[in-house]
Amino acid sequence: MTQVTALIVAAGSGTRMGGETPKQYRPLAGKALLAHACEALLSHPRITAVRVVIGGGQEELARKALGSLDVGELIIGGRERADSVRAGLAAIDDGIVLVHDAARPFCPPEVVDRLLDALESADGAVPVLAVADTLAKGDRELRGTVNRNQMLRVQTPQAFHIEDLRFAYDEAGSGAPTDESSVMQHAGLKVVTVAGDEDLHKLTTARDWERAEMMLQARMISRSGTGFDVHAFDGPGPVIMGGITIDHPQGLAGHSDADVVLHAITDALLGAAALGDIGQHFPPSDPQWKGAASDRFLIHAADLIRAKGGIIDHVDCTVICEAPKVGPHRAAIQARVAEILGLAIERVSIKATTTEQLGFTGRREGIAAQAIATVRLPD
Ligand SMILES: Nc1ccn([C@@H]2O[C@H](COP(=O)(O)OP(=O)(O)OP(=O)(O)O)[C@@H](O)[C@H]2O)c(=O)n1
Ligand SMILES: C[C@](O)(CO)[C@H](O)COP(=O)(O)O
Repeated sequence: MTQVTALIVAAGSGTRMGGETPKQYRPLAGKALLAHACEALLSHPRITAVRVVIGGGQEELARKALGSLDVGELIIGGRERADSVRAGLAAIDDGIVLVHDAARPFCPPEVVDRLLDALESADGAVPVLAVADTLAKGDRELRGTVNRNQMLRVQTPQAFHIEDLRFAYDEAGSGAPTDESSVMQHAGLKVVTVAGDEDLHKLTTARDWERAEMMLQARMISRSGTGFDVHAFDGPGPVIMGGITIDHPQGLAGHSDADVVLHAITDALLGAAALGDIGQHFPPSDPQWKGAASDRFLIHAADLIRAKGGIIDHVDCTVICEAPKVGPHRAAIQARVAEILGLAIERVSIKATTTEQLGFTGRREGIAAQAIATVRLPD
């Protein structure tokens, strides 16, 4: 079987995007841009290996961005994109190469299929799109239009037989072509086109980034989770509820700080993302959680959701007890929960009820809380 290597070039500086960290290492909906690009190609059944070219000194950023993705040893690129591609070509095995920009996070699998099929009868194949706007020459003043029917937008991945592309780069000398299809044509090799895809859009400016985020959000699905918790009164107060301290003659018993509100909301969030329950993440048998402030449990659940590229839309919690009265503390609890979750205050609801002196809460033996959380997660 022919080896098909996807070579992802990620050694650029992202100047047009701006920001301190180069764009390829920045999280787009919870996952680094580079990881999006790698995952799209790693999951393709016809691609046998994915390798990544990074800038010198970017190993730590790259490793963090890639996590456990299997991309072999990182390759160090150069000043121009062409230098990075050359470095990559020198490091990979013979066969077919798909040179791809890390700045293009979404690669539909059909594009890869079209490229590999086309390569059976050509030296190279590239995805292209038609130009929809009028094309003109000029700067502050127009100096004539160009026939847009003869123009194409060239995207990546671009597919080649590795030995052809190595030969073409040798022929190209020291110039800095903007893509491989130009290098191949310069060397007299035949490059054919296949249909590209708008999803392959390169994220070059901050506006491109915003659009990509909006596109991902539009593809998310809404999920809800519920949580329920009870702690018994035992010993002297105060009571910790929703991350605040409430004066009360009795306190609640528990391995941690016994905060029923934060525990119920934590479980609701974990439930919405099907991530198990609070006891799995923070076992009561583990001494490190003894007396722990429960905000760390909630922060952990929120971090897990955001690491999946999720968005927390809303949480709603009902406290069930005769006393202490929740009303006077409602606003403070709401503000604290919103602060812990990094949400606007109107996305957090805190309610309370009694059970009309019935049952264990009615007998003032303990406090219960139930919560619901609504999140959006990538489909
Ligand atoms: N010396 C370089 C320059 C660019 N690239 C990569 O080539 C792709 C396309 O380049 P572009 O999106 O324009 O990225 P940057 O060069 O990073 O952006 P800018 O030109 O705005 O600095 C990117 O994945 C980029 O990381 C590279 O590997 N090595
Ligand atoms: C390779 C490329 O993405 C094809 O469209 C493009 O040429 C990269 O150009 P840039 O100048 O590095 O943005």
